[in-house]
Amino acid sequence: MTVETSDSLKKHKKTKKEKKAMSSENGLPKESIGTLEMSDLNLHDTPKKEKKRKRKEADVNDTADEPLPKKARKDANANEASPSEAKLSKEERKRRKKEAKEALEATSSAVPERVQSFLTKNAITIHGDVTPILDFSQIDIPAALMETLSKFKEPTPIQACSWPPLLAGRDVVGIAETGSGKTLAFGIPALARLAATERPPKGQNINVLVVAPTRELAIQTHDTLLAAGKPLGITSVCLYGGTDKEAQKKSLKDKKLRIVVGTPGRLLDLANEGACSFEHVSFLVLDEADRMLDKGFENDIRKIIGMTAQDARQTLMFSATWPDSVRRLAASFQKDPVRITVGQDDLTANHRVEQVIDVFDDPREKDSKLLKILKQVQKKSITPGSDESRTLVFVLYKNEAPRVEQLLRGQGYSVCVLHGNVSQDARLKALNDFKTGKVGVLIATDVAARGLDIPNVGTVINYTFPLTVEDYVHRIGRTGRGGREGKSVTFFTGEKHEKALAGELAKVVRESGFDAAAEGLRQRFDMTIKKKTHNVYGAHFKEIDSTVKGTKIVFD
Ligand SMILES: Nc1ncnc2c1ncn2[C@@H]1O[C@H](COP(=O)(O)OP(=O)(O)OP(=O)(O)O)[C@@H](O)[C@H]1O
Repeated sequence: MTVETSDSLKKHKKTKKEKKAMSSENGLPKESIGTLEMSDLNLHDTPKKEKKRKRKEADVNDTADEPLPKKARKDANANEASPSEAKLSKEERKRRKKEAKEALEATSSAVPERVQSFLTKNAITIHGDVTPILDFSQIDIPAALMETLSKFKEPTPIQACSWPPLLAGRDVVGIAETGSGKTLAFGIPALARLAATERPPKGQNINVLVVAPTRELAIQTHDTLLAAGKPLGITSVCLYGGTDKEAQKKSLKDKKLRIVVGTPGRLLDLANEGACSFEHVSFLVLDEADRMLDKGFENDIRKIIGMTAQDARQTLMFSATWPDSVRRLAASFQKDPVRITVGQDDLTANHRVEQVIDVFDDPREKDSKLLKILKQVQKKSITPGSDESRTLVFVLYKNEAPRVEQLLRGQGYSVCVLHGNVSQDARLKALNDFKTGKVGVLIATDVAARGLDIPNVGTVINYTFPLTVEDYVHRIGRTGRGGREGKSVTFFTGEKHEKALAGELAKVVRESGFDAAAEGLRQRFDMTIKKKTHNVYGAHFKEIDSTVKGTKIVFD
């Protein structure tokens, strides 16, 4: 089935009732058929500019892993796929073609009307030849993997649509809201493919590589894959910075190792030291792909991709946000990818997360407002191991965190902090204490904005607005996960970078159905949306019609 654009989806956008119905089943309202536009390839930064920008990024938004030593970076350029892979790839291509045919035949047994209504209900757009599966029984995976899925009722929309093409060997771009099960969307096919191919008896054989932007996300994804792969005898290793390399090098010697999950800096570092080789990687995942392809990581990602099997590689990109600026670059790493969008191609937030925007005339009032909100939503201490609600407070600057921490501790809250100035051990302890309910409040920079799946986060508070609206979408996506609901409160002062983001934020808030929350922004700020500047084509501007009101979704 090829679904390019669907008028029925457009019609579906309008009604409140329908939006509500969709939101109750992990679906996303509204459609948008994105087009591949000339994007910002970020290829023209001078080395000086690049250095300056990286320094700034490290100071402000510490999501990046540690930079590579100069020599290691130089060496990374030298990697090419070995000639033997070209020979292998022919057979591989043949096998994949056959599998694709079989997968299509298998899925075509689904009732077409049911499939069509599933696509419409969940506002799914697919560019490519895909028939989604509607039930776990429709995919052919080992019983041990079925066991992993047994705790869930049905596949989420992104899983339903991405499993058939991935199992058939296709490249995929998968865009779906935060907390919608993207990890297993790529994890299940990765493990199924490994289970179907025997590991050669000798040498290191890393066949699956997942690259993530932060250490904590890499660890989380590794834990998920390790648990699901264990009954199949498949091992995963996690490589990330800030910790001892020797232990990681040792773990790379495990005979059952077939999966590596890691952050770019440490992956390159260890590959350049010869501790691991990615030449057999034929299943490459860029998780949080837009972040991985933006200026901060682009060069490292190019080098990593250059080290993997070139012809025989399946390349996957998953995220909740997919800005124009990375689309062209992403396409350059993939072969005829299937693009699956659940919901809108435009920037969109999880509709089950309520959005409240507090606009401040005087930023000094933020502290008292934070305490007022916490009083309403957060108990000062919670019972470890319980499912009592927790609160995640995001700051932008690393040096803001200790101040906010002091403020909250002074009021008797059990608090922990997670940011780039904290040692890796302390970062992991903080996250673990928050996850297990030992503490009820986590104060974090954007290092915790993407991907982390923390149970029982009831409220996200943005104490300082992030540098991009994409980061805002990811931050508030730490609540309302796996079909649950959540709440976010965002402080907005209009200071520094914030003013220029007011229009884009108002648009996201409106399109999520919380338009009234954007009123304060509309009253005080210019609603012009400045598109990201293209190196060749300059900036594009788009006015939003502030007279068009959105509809508020009320959840049962
Ligand atoms: N089929 C399913 N049904 C219900 N819940 C699921 C299903 N698959 C995964 N989940 C659960 O949904 C939660 C969110 O999944 P996951 O962390 O993969 O989200 P994500 O889409 O990657 O989010 P983000 O964009 O924030 O990275 C997890 O707790 C996961 O166990």
